[in-house]
Amino acid sequence: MKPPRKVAVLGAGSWGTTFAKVIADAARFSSNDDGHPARVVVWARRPEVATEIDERHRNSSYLDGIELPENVHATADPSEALEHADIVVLAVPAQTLRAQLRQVADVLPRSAVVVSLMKGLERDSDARMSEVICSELGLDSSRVAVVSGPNLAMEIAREEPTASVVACEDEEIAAWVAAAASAPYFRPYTNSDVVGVEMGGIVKNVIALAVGMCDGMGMGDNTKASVITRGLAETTRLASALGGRIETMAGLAGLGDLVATCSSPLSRNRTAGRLLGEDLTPDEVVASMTQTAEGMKSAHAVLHLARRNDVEMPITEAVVAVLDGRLSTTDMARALLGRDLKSEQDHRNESDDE
Ligand SMILES: NC(=O)c1ccc[n+]([C@@H]2O[C@H](COP(=O)([O-])OP(=O)(O)OC[C@H]3O[C@@H](n4cnc5c(N)ncnc54)[C@H](O)[C@@H]3O)[C@@H](O)[C@H]2O)c1
Ligand SMILES: O=P(O)(O)OC[C@H](O)CO
Repeated sequence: MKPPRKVAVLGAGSWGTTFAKVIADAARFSSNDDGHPARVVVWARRPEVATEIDERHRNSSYLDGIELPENVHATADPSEALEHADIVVLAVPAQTLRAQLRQVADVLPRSAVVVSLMKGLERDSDARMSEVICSELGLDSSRVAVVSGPNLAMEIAREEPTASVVACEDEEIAAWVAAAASAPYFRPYTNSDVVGVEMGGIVKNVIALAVGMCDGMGMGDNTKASVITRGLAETTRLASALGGRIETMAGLAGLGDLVATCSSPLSRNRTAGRLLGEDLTPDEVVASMTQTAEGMKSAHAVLHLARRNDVEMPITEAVVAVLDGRLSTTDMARALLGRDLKSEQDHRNESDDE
């Protein structure tokens, strides 16, 4: 497949803008049919953000100090961004995606491949973002790809070497999107396990909230490594119950993203958890953050999905209890450590014992 001629990115936050930079940098090394690098057009909700990106090649609200390539353009008009796009990248907060798609469905080119950058689960439906995209746009799942991995936007915007995963049921499409996003500092691997890749990115945000709480309460590395490792175990249980592959959880979109998010002060989810651990209420935490911490919104849906599938997720359960005000962060350790003992080799739920 030839490189894309035009890529539209809907969402000019930190990851949407950074991914636009990745695609634009990648395009400078591969020309399309016309012999020109792909045109990358970002749709920004706020006109002043679109103007700043388009005219000054900056997005100072989200990526302070980063210069964007000349072939990144921006508009506040979604039709202009989407017109003739071969690839449409979606990078808006997960809970707003469905409404956003309803507004643009008529102008989104039917032949485009749609790529989700989002790491959230829709509340009420428990739907993954790729499922929301397929149902709202009436697309076959083979036309939808997901990008996920240890991808803190600011590090990538600073061109620090990073790997990622492009997942799509159609392996040719995954390879095409990966080639379009392959920049000197960004190396995407392909994977056909969309469920596993997507679930890894969703649940790590909830586990990062828990690790952040440990930080906020002044706990050390033993505690955090214990939460990360058992967090991976419960992520793996849920992903495999939904049809994801266990090996995916040992890869970039599983372990890789979990480690990056739980250890980085750049992570919004870990930061939100830290503030909860410092005794702020969930409302105070949300009010103090200007960017999206998806775990705060998705945790309930993750737990709901786990219960519907008979999967035990004790860390997620404790995080949801803290978010609901039913459990204090100081009581969280007692609640988790007081559970019945079990074998680490037992990958079933505790209640499965016959
Ligand atoms: N930032 C990262 O490092 C990173 C990395 C990987 C994945 N992600 C995921 O990408 C998604 C987007 O994250 P982000 O970091 O770019 O978020 P962000 O908070 O930086 O930006 C969100 C963007 O969406 C826009 N927006 C907000 N509400 C909206 C609405 N109601 N309708 C339409 N647009 C709206 C905002 O104006 C902003 O442009 C999230 O699911 C996140 O988990 C983020
Ligand atoms: O800042 P966070 O917590 O949303 O994490 C960003 C990315 O998902 C890390 O891969």
